[in-house]
Amino acid sequence: MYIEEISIINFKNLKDVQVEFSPRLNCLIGNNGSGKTNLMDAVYYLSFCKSFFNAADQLNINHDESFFMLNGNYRRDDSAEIISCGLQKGQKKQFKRNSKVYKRLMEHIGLLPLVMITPSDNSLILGGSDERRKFMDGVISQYNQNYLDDLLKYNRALLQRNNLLKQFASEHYFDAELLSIWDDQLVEYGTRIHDERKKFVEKLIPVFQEFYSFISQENEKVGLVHYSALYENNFANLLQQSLKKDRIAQHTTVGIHKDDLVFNIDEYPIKKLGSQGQNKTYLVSLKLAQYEFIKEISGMKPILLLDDIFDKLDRHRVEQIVKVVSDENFGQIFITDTNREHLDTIIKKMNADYRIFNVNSGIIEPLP
Ligand SMILES: Nc1ncnc2c1ncn2[C@@H]1O[C@H](COP(=O)(O)OP(=O)(O)OP(=O)(O)O)[C@@H](O)[C@H]1O
Repeated sequence: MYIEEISIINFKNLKDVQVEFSPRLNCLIGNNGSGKTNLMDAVYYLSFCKSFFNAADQLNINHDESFFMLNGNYRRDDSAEIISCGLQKGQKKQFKRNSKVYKRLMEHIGLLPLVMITPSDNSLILGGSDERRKFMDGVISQYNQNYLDDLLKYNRALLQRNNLLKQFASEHYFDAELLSIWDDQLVEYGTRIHDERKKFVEKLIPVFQEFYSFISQENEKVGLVHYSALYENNFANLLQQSLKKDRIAQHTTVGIHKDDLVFNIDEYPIKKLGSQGQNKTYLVSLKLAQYEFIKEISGMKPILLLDDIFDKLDRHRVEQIVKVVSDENFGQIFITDTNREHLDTIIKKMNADYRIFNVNSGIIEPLP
């Protein structure tokens, strides 16, 4: 599966762009702030119906304009797919597959599998546990639509339960039966979500460790642990046990909304001790394991977006990563860099069909 061509109007600083891509390797070169990441984000948008960076959709519209449009021509299972998206200021976005508007955007997720590795993945290590839950949820919902549905329902029930706990406290009364309506829902959806996360992490760990050990040439050993109270007891019991605490706190203190992933390097938390290069190696290995996982489940080679991936890594680690992605296991790849030499080395090593594009102030031109 790959994107053959994209046209972009008014998406961030890309005002009028039309580019044909190589099915294998696409290199984007340009100075800082020229629009390389924005192009990748447009490709990301067409897979996920949202930007990797801007939670608020309107921020993706060029500052001087009132709408943006994206159109991507894809090859998938040997047939053509045309995916387009338009967003007008103050209105709901429209997402279309082969001219037919999606009723629910969720239906589109997973059609065009994609993995993006960017410097902002650092928040997975340095940020709060919500970042790591988002990582798990993002991957699982790419191949399991029921999961996303369960997650939405869980969050709705959680909000209702928390509102009720607040109401009980402010009005000085308590109704166990009323609360149990939300408990039952949390248990139903939460247990299913827990099982899916458990399966996902169990499969991810060995693949991730193999990538890390290959890229670092076995310099360090890494670990990854899924933390969830649901490993200790069933969810219904946990809610019962924490009821007193929840009433005092006026919110639900136990559940899959408290899950975390603990990242270790040589048995120490990477958050505290990892060097910048080790952190980067950890993140790249994690995302490559995600790639393998999605590839296996979807039966397609996802598009791989590598944004500024080689920064902070020594020459050996860069070489190892290039070796990994040159493999036939990988399909279409996009790489950004400010340095032409880096890209030339990669192109030489990969020995595959490629295109290079120069990006300058939002204008994208193929280079010979
Ligand atoms: N809504 C918007 N309207 C106009 N310009 C925008 C908008 N959002 C972002 N930009 C501009 O896009 C540019 C950033 O582009 P991008 O992140 O693609 O850079 P880059 O080429 O990847 O740079 P680097 O090498 O530093 O990573 C900035 O100049 C920013 O002002």
